[in-house]
Amino acid sequence: MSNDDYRPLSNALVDSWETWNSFRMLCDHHSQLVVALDIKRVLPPENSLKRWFGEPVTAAILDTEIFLTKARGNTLYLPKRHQKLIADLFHLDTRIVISEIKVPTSAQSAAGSKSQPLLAYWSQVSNIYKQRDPVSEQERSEFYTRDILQPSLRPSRNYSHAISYDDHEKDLVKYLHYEIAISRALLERVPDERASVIATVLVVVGAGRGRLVHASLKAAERTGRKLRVYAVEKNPQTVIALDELIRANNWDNTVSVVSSDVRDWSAPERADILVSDFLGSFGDNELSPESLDAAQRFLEKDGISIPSSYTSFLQPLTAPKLYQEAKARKDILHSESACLVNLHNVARLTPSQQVFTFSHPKCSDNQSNQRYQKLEFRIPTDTGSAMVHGFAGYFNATLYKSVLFGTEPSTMTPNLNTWLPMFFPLRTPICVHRGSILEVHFWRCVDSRKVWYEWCVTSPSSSPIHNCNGRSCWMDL
Ligand SMILES: C[S@@+](CC[C@H](N)C(=O)[O-])C[C@H]1O[C@@H](n2cnc3c(N)ncnc32)[C@H](O)[C@@H]1O
Repeated sequence: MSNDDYRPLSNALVDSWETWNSFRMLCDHHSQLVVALDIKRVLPPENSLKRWFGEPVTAAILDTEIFLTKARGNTLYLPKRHQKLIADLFHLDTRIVISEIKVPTSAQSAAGSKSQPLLAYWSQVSNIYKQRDPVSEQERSEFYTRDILQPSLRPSRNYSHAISYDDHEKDLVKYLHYEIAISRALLERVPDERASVIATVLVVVGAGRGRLVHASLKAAERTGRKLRVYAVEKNPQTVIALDELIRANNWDNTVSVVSSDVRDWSAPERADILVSDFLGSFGDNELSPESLDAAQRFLEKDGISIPSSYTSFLQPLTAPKLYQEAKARKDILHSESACLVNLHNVARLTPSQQVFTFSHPKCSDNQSNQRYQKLEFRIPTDTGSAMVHGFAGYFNATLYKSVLFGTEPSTMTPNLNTWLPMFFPLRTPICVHRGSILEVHFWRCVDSRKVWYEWCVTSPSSSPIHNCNGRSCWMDL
């Protein structure tokens, strides 16, 4: 059967996901409701099948009739799509049940055992299990955080704990990208013949415990350029660790530690390069635009900001587990607070789309950091109907020219571990039908004290505006 032949809404075939969805709705999304999938020989199209990856599928039943026998040798095998489906289900920790409805005699002889007629089937399934990619150390460590809503960082508050730094500093990929970006900027700024004469003034804004200072010094060494570094950090406890690092490595001649909020600092000279990491999981959600606006006061007219731009992305999700988690709190705060989530048991319904872009340095001081964006996500026709429980948020950043990194799924940087995706929930899930448009509005709002997002859906049905006036989640300025 081709994808075009598949008509989940026709009388000929019932869309089993819709049956499950009606049942789940009647049970008010009860958290103890789980699914066992009965896998048939004919599978629905890819997008239709993908919806199950957002559901609590605890078991999949494989009828022995799904297995095919090779013409020669009576060897059993599973069709390619079934193999992939089972591998994906293993990823969700789904149990596979082999159902012995009718074991053909040929298969029994292939297995070579009449007493254990399911052995040959079992060995096919266990081969798929063994062929999975090995679980990385990172994945192992993240196992217990899967699909758990974690409050997103409020930059002015959370960076007082050493643990926030410990986690971030393990990300070697992030610091390597910064080192490469700084190297390229230094090479373009200072020609070889002037390398021994010119010292580039580099300010690390929000230096933390010094990993970006270290990356900058490594870039200077790599390119043979001279540097004068100011490491500006507002958290007094962190400044102690930063100071110790500088002294322990005898970097005092090159690096000056500045214990100050960048907004209050009077720089003794103009900077050629600003290096910062105020990026959040949604790009601008840790106040990178506001912090870098403040730093631009002391940047040379032709100065460089690393990162030079960043863009946020949104993607509609089926995520009943996250919805149940927020709903269980029984308050509006949890049902409209953007959180960080290690997304696992979710279905990504369409490709993601760009939301807001910020570039630095800004061309004009008057450019506002408020934003509004309307997005239209088309649900693929071969998906069938689906439930939207909220939106995943990602970002991509340009550090310098071609040096990029990010978390947007189609272009994500492998092993970039600092950032989990964001999740923007919907207070009430919205049902979308195949081929329909999901129209979403997103605002970045700013007042004198805080920055916050508001969001709503206006098609196929309207939701209330979430997080009005930043009543549930915001970032303090
Ligand atoms: C995400 S951490 C990055 C730390 C470090 N740059 C790194 O990448 O390892 C952001 C740091 O910026 C500091 N910070 C935030 N806002 C600041 C501001 N307005 N002025 C100075 N430091 C700031 C925080 O205290 C925190 O140490």
